[in-house]
Amino acid sequence: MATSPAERPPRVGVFGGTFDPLHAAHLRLARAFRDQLALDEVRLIPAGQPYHREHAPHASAAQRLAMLDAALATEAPGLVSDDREVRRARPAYTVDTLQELRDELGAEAELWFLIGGDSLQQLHTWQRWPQLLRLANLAVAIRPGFVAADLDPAVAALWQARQVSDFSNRTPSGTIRALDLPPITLSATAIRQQLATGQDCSALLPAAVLAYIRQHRLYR
Ligand SMILES: Nc1ncnc2c1ncn2[C@@H]1O[C@H](COP(=O)(O)OP(=O)(O)OP(=O)(O)O)[C@@H](O)[C@H]1O
Ligand SMILES: O=C(O)c1ccc[n+]([C@@H]2O[C@H](COP(=O)([O-])O)[C@@H](O)[C@H]2O)c1
Repeated sequence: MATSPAERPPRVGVFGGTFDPLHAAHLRLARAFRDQLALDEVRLIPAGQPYHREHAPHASAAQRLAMLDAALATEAPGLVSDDREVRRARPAYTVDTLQELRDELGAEAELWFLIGGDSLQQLHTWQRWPQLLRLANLAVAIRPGFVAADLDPAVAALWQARQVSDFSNRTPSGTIRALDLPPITLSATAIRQQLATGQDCSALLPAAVLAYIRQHRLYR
């Protein structure tokens, strides 16, 4: 765990994803998350069993974690992988992950969970979702196609009520903030399709991830 100045509680970001594979937009989001919220650390957490997806991931959980670790090996400080959901022999519920982190870090720690706008549109379907904002703050990366008016009414009410503009008054949980980042069109689905048809994805993937994909002959 990165150290925080002794006079204040730690500020920890959590970025969960299937990461099949981790791509350039994920890294850009993670860096913006770290920098805009002045976090001590961002933990990237691959979902071991992403129960919510229509299709199982193409790469195994171990391979997705290995690609993440390879990419982070050359990253700037503050981005680390966390394998707790890969080790968990049951579906990856974010509420369980945030509860574990809250127990480990203590009630005073500032905890942030980062999600894309497409995930926010589905938030009302997540396991015990109303607990999420009791455990953490939410940072949202607006994705092309995001329309706030299309949110589920209960999520829309939170989106309205919990966004705060003054961040000098930082809290352990309960607020929502949109990252200030132009929407990025990139998706892992598009990258898998391009890899399967032999297209050049070197601009879309960290070099270490592309090398791993080639070595292990993934997404063919
Ligand atoms: N280009 C993007 N802009 C904003 N958020 C994104 C972007 N790509 C991924 N995310 C967010 O990152 C998290 C993890 O994403 P995930 O690993 O599912 O990648 P993905 O590109 O959406 O993959 P797939 O196409 O396989 O669904 C999710 O909350 C998702 O909304
Ligand atoms: O907890 C849930 O019920 C839940 C439902 C859907 C998605 N999530 C989490 O949201 C994150 C992004 O999911 P995905 O499918 O876009 O990679 C990842 O950490 C998932 O575990 C969590």
